[in-house]
Amino acid sequence: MTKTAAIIGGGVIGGGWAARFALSGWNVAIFDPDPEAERKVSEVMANARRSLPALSEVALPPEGQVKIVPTLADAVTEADWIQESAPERLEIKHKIFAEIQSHCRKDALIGSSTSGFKPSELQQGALRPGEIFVAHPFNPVYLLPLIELVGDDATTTRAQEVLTEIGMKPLKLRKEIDAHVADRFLEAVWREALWLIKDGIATTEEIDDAIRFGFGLRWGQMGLFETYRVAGGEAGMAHFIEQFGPCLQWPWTKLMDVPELTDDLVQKIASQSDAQSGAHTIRELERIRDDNLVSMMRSLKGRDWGAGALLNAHDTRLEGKADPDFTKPIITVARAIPIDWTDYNGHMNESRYGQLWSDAADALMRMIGADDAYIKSGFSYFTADTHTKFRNECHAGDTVTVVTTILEGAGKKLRLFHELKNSAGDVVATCNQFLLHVSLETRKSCDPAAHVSDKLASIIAAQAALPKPEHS
Ligand SMILES: NC(=O)C1=CN([C@@H]2O[C@H](COP(=O)(O)OP(=O)(O)OC[C@H]3O[C@@H](n4cnc5c(N)ncnc54)[C@H](O)[C@@H]3O)[C@@H](O)[C@H]2O)C=CC1
Ligand SMILES: C[N+](C)(C)CC(=O)CC(=O)[O-]
Repeated sequence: MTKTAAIIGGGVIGGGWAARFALSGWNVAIFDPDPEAERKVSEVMANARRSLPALSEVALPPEGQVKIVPTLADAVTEADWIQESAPERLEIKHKIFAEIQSHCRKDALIGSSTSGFKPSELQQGALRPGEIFVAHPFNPVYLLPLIELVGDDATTTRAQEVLTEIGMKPLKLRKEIDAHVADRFLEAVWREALWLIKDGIATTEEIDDAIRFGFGLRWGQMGLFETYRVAGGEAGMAHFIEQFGPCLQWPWTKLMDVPELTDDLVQKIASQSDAQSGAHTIRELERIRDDNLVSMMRSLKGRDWGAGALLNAHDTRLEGKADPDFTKPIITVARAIPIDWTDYNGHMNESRYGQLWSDAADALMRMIGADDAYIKSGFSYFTADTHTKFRNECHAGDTVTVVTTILEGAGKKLRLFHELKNSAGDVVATCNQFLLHVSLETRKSCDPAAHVSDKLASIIAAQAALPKPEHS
C-alpha cells in the first residue's frame, strides 16, 4: 500500500521533504497557512523532478500524489510519517506538535526539521513526548542524503529504516546537543566568515572561492578526519595532531567570539553577495546548484565512494532481483537522462547511446544467468559489432526505457535489438548489437554454459508470440 507523509510547513525545507517523499513513491499532504504555499511547493517539486531521478541508473517508483490540505488535521490523520518544517521558533513548534498528536495515528513517526532545538526542548508539554524526534535535513532535501536523527532509540531506529528506504543517509546521534553535529561545524565556519568580512579581510566571493576551490572539494568525498589522516603523511593522525594541534592555542581562530550583526555588517554582506551572485535569480541558482550536485554525486557513484556508494546501494534496492515476465517485451533499462550526459547541442551526446546499449546488454546478460558470478567463473560476452540509428532527440531529465529483443541466441552467438523509447513511447534510437560468448582465459569465443544457453532458449520461446520490432 502507498505510504503517506504529512509535511507541516511547506517552505524551503518542507517543500524539499515533500519532493523527496513523492519521488520515492509516497503520497504527500502538506499543511501551510501561507496562501503562496502551493506555488512555492510546485517550484521545488519542478526542481526535484529535473534532478533527483538523474541520480539513479534505474527508474524511481511512480511519483506519489502531492496535495495542499486546508487543515493540519487533514494532513496528519492517516500519515505514516509526519515532518514538522515550520519556522525555527519553539513556541510555534510546540503548538504544532500538540495539534499533530491530538489527530495523528499512535504509530506515526513524528520528525522535526529543526536546525538547532534538542528533542527534550521540542517535547516540552507534549501529549506523548517520546514520539517526537529530530530529523534534521540539508538543503536541498531532495538531493542531499544526510539526516541527523536525535531522540528515543526505538523510534529513531524505525525512522532510520524509512529514511534508508527513500535513499537517505540517517546519522543517529548518541546524545542530544544544541544544533546537533553538522550545524555546529556550519556555525563555526559562518562565525569565522562574518569576522573576515567585518574586518575587511575577504569578500563573500573570496570566502566562497576559498571553500569551493580547496577544502570544500575535499570534504565532499572524505570529510575532515580521513582528509587530515592523509595530510599527516606516513606518520598518520597522531603526527598530524602533534603538528597542527597547537594552532588552536594560537590566534588562528576567533571561535569563541561572535561578531554583532549590526545593520552595517548585514548591509556589507548583502551588497557583496549581490555583487557576487545578483545576476542570477534564486531559481537559477537553485538549478545551477542542483546540476552541479547531481554531476558531483554521479562521479562519486562511478567511484562507489561516500555519497556515491549510498546511491549505488539505493539503485540495487530499487532494481529488485525478480525475473521480469518474459512473455512481454523485455525492458533492460528504465531511467532518467542526467544533465552530464548532454552536450553543447542541448541533447544527449552520442557517446551516451553506447552507454545505454551497454547497460541494456549487461541487464540482458544478468537475466540469462551470465551475471557477476558467471563472469568471475571465467566466461562472458564481448560485443563484436553495433549499428546505431538515431531517430529522435533525448534531453536532460527525460525518462527513457530500452526494450531489448533477442534476434538470435544459439551457441556462442547473441544478437540483440535495442529500442530506446521516450516517455511517450516514441523510438529515439535503435541498436543492432552482435555479441560473442567468450572464455576470459583464452580470450577466444566458445559456447556458453548449459544453464545460460537453456535460459536463453526459454526466453526466446516465451517471446516467440511477440511481434518483431520495426526496422530490426
Ligand atoms: N533553510 C534551511 O537551510 C534549513 C532549515 N531547516 C529547518 O527547517 C525548518 C523550516 O525552515 P525553512 O523551510 O527554511 O523555513 P521557511 O520560512 O522557508 O518555511 C517555513 C514555512 O512554515 C510555514 N508556517 C508558518 N507557521 C506555520 C504553522 N503554524 N503551521 C504550518 N506551517 C507554518 C510558513 O508559511 C513557511 O512556508 C526550520 O526549523 C529550520 O531550522 C533545516 C535545515 C536547513
Ligand atoms: C542555516 N541552517 C542552520 C538552517 C542550515 C541547516 O540547518 C542545514 C543546511 O542545509 O545547511
